[in-house]
Amino acid sequence: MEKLKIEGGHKLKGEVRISGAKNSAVALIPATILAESPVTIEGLPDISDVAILSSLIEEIGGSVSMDAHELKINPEKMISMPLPNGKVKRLRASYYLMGAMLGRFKKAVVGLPGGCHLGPRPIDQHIKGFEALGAKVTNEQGAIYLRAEELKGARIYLDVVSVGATINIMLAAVRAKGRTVIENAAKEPEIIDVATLLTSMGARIKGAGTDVIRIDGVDHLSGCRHSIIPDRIEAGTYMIMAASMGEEVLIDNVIPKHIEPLIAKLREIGVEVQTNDDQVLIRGKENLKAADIKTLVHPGFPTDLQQPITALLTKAEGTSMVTDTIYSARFKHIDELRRMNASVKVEGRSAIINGPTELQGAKVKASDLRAGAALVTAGLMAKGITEITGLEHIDRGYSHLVDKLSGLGAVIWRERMTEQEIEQFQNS
Ligand SMILES: CC(=O)N[C@H]1[C@@H](OP(=O)(O)OP(=O)(O)OC[C@H]2O[C@@H](n3ccc(=O)[nH]c3=O)[C@H](O)[C@@H]2O)O[C@H](CO)[C@@H](O)[C@@H]1O
Ligand SMILES: C=C(OP(=O)(O)O)C(=O)O
Repeated sequence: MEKLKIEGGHKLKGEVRISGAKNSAVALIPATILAESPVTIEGLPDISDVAILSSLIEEIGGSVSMDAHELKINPEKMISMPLPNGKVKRLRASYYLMGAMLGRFKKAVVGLPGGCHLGPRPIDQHIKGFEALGAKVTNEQGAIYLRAEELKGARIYLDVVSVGATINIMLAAVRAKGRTVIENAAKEPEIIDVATLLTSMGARIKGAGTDVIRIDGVDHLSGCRHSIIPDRIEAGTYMIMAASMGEEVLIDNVIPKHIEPLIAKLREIGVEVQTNDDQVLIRGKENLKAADIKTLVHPGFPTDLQQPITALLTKAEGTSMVTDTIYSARFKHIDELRRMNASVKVEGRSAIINGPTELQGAKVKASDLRAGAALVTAGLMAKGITEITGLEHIDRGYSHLVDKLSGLGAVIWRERMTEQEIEQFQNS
């Protein structure tokens, strides 16, 4: 096991290239199950979620080869192998195996997913969608069993705007008979990316990226080549880090339209942000102003950037309030920020931050992926050394974090944990 160490106070300068989007990658890989010939996906991020999903694809009989950042999956010999336990529990997006296997084989057994613990994360809307398409769905000892004689298109209204449910229903519906209409669908760019791949495979989908998606089922889907979109959350994280310690940082391979709410908020707090077609330039400023932020469904401010921006706001003058309307308990980073001398408290679904405070390096633990990003941001700003454990969370979503930050001038490195540290970590 390793820990991350950061010597704070070093200015960031230079250029960083953003990887392919985690939340697309984790849906694109299961989507290949639906094709009956090889699919190549370009630009996948080098993260553990991609590695785990690729090995799950192998477990069900797919062949996977990775060449540079190109993943080639041959789905011809796949079978609907039950996956009730094991690796499916290590990430959230294993739930996409349900929709994809149901679409292709009309049956699937998949354990309830893992992923970040951010409060309750039910999958009732996914199940409602599968049932509307004609599947019988049961939960047996923590695994979801799905079976259908045949899938039939249906009109499905999502009670909650859900990224996962929208994509999962799309995966099953592309192979249903007739038309499916998903109403109150989520509108994230990753949904458009998955629809683009499915369309290249031969699916008929209209309206992805709006709140009504129409899908006309087809009998066969076939292989294709697809290039993934850049990760707007990774880009946003580097923008926040650059705002916290940057002189001039150019973030390359970004779609600025995908991160407009962050750009607006950074400008509001006093950061200079310039954009062109696929780059964002951030010029950090010493005197930042407090701001209120509310996370909302897309195109509102993304919940996945709530934790990193909370760390940045410790540097802003005045009182900021960050409210998460998507998750009820996405505040595990706050106690750790307090260890680093931040003046933050949680009231209900809001974090109230009083700044500016000078952060101090400390030993802290990443409880989830974006809590990790928040602690790295804080570590870059803090006086002295910050030591972060819980790297398995950070590795789920940040490709080559140490190399990318070192390239910008940060002093950051990974170190092996001692036996005693591992024991303390496991008991904490
Ligand atoms: C792999 C992936 O893409 N993860 C992203 C995805 O997660 P995920 O797809 O799991 O998140 P959802 O959009 O489904 O969840 C949004 C909200 O709806 C609730 N809900 C969801 C489904 C359901 O059946 N019932 C229900 O009540 C959830 O508890 C949550 O409060 O979108 C989240 C919200 O932008 C992001 O934080 C995650 O990074
Ligand atoms: C919550 C996240 O991921 P997941 O849904 O995969 O747990 C995230 O990417 O911030």
